[in-house]
Amino acid sequence: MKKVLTIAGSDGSGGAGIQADLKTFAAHGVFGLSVITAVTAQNTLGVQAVQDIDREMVSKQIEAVFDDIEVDAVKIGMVSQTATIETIAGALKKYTPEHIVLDPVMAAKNGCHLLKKEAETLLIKELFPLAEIVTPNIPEAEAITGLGIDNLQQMEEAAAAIFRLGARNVLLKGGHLEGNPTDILYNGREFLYFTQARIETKNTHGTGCTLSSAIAANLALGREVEEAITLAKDYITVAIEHSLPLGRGAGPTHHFYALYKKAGLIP
Ligand SMILES: Nc1ncnc2c1ncn2[C@@H]1O[C@H](COP(=O)(O)OP(=O)(O)OP(=O)(O)O)[C@@H](O)[C@H]1O
Ligand SMILES: Cc1ncc(CO)c(N)n1
Repeated sequence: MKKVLTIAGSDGSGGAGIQADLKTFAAHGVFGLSVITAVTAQNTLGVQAVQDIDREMVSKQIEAVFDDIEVDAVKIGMVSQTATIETIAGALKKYTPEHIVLDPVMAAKNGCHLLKKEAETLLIKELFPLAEIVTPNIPEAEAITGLGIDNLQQMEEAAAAIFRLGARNVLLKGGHLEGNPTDILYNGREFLYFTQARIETKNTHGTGCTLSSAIAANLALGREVEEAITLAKDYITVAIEHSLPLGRGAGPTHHFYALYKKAGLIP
């Protein structure tokens, strides 16, 4: 069985972060491992509080996993602060996993910062060059490049600018623009478009976490970058289509719809 590690923050409401990542891994038939960088007090309405895990504990968690288990792919989500980024970068340079997917998480949907402002530059400098794919959303790409993004042309320009910062593949997610969401992959040679009909729902909590984890799972399973993204998009689309109206805000997506349906657990 393939093993995939998520290095990310905990979302106790189960829609994003570590919880979304582990569900995504389980749904892909890969074994999920986790290293927790921060604990958030969070629900469908937003993030109420964040407590970082200190760098020694992040370091020990990573060592405990890699010193004992062969990891096929790593997904990095919320990294919170400079000390955590330095620790993760050092460890990944030491253990050199074959696949690294970096979701450069900066803020939650209610605007709460999940990455300290002073840590943004370090995230780019230390982690982008280690990543096989980075998956920014529109606000993250704007923060990273300083460019305004309102259309597909500007998305292409931003993806190319992020590629020049050292990532080997940039998947710029278009969920935040109006119309049918288009994600653009830039690999240094060409721009590839992944477009889906927009699903009308407010329950999109954790879509970015889920997409990057699904890409990591598919890379671990031996798929090439483009195919891994195509399959991950199919997965997130079904998960959004069957998302759950939990809580009073943006509810979570459904990770196991296809599996439950097949098992007869859903009529
Ligand atoms: N309403 C929607 N219908 C279909 N696909 C969507 C919808 N919203 C987002 N997506 C897709 O989901 C994926 C995640 O995109 P999005 O831009 O929402 O990421 P994100 O902002 O990082 O998510 P989050 O911060 O909630 O984890 C992308 O592939 C995007 O195209
Ligand atoms: C822990 C965590 N990671 C990432 C996100 C971004 O969706 C979130 N809301 N919470």
